Amino acid sequence: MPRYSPVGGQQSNHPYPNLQLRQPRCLRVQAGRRSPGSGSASSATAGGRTRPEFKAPRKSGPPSSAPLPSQTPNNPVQEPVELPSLGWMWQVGGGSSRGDAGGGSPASRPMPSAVSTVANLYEDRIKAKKSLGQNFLTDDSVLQDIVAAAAVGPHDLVLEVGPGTGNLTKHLLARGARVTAVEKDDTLYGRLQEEYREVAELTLVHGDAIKVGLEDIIRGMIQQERPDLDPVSEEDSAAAAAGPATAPDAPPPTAAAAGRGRPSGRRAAARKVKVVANLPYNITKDLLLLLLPLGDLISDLHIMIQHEAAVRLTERTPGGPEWRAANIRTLFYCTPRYRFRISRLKYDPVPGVDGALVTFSLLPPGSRPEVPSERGFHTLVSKAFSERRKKMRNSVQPLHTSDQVEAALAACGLNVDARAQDLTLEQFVSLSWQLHRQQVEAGLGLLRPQQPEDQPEGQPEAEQS
Ligand SMILES: C[S@@+](CC[C@H](N)C(=O)[O-])C[C@H]1O[C@@H](n2cnc3c(N)ncnc32)[C@H](O)[C@@H]1O
Repeated sequence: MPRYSPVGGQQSNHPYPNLQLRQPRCLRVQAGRRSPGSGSASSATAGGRTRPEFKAPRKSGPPSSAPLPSQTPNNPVQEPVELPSLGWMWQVGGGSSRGDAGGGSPASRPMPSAVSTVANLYEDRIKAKKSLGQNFLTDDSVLQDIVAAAAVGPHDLVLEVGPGTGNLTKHLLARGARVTAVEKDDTLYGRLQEEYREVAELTLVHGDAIKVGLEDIIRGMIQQERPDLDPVSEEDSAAAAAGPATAPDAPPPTAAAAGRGRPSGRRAAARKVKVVANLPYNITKDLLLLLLPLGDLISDLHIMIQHEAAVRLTERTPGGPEWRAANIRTLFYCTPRYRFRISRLKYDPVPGVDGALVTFSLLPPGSRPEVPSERGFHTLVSKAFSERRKKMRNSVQPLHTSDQVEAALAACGLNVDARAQDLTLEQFVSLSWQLHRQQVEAGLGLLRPQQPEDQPEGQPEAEQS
């Protein structure tokens, strides 16, 4: 199979008019073989690198706030978009690129197209693995739209999960971001490591994103980047996560009180990471469970997920069959937004469903709704939705009795026959406080010293033990 190069008219209207295929220097890494330097399951490979050999992006395109060629559920027609000229030159193995932003030194090479990178993979007899959700994006204009929607800019810290071919990675780098990318696949990791070994702006991590310790990796990214700033202290983080101290039966605090204990705005803002990823669909749920609570470290997530799942997850109104525990959990931690639809034809191999880009703007811990216990709140919500057709007073048993739930719903001004799908996030929060209050009152009743009026009638005091 000839190597695919859009040069020569194989792909019209390509965003990189001067595009040439990078010279072949592909590794033939056998699946399962560890590539050099990847001794452990989570080895970062930044160490020992020379300084960057690639050029800063030339800022000649429209600002990142340029209108998106969005294709939303309500706007299925793709609008034409003016594509920015990246001017980023591929410099693997070349001479110094400093001060030569796209001028074309003999050693520099234009960015390879997404489609040629995927084609080269196949030419090297590397098959996409279904088990790892390997459906590679092959359209550079879509990749550009993604990094524009994520508003990635120079010096941003970006975590990418599943770089695979590196096609999204190179667009992130082209915007001047510092990227840490976690790849599970041995073969693709090996190729990336080889191809980007002189790009200091990219740190590759080999491992399973769910198990590799993403929170520590993100903390490391922030600390490495801003050694001039004090690290967020454990106390700051704990205070922010816990929110203001309240008595167990106290009512939810006011917004002003809820703000106490947050890390200072400047420090928090200066230290956050963006997550941008074309995720394998089978890890979306676990990854969101891991990352959504990290609003003290992450500003926003921009991830590609199945179109149908994206529509469900960005729903804001209760009442329908699509309203689930995941909606309450998502809204608890962030503001989700459906950005645009991505045709399945933009991926290779072509999956059975379209994709969509969703942005999750994370709330810092101090801005989340105040609840008696975060874990208890999510347990209540999961239980309530576990049997959707049941009324809440039945579905949350044995956490709470039906009498308790009825009383709590009534105290919140809600229908005592309500089902989980009828409640908003705010109503779940109120309900959790009412149930908590009941438990505290019941607990106080148990601990109260026995009073004479508690004694059964006609029983002599001496028989009490
Ligand atoms: C849908 S492909 C995306 C590839 C590339 N970023 C793109 O946009 O074309 C998903 C990538 O995630 C990798 N992957 C799958 N499961 C993973 C996991 N648990 N942790 C890290 N990477 C994983 C796959 O090997 C693959 O490279």
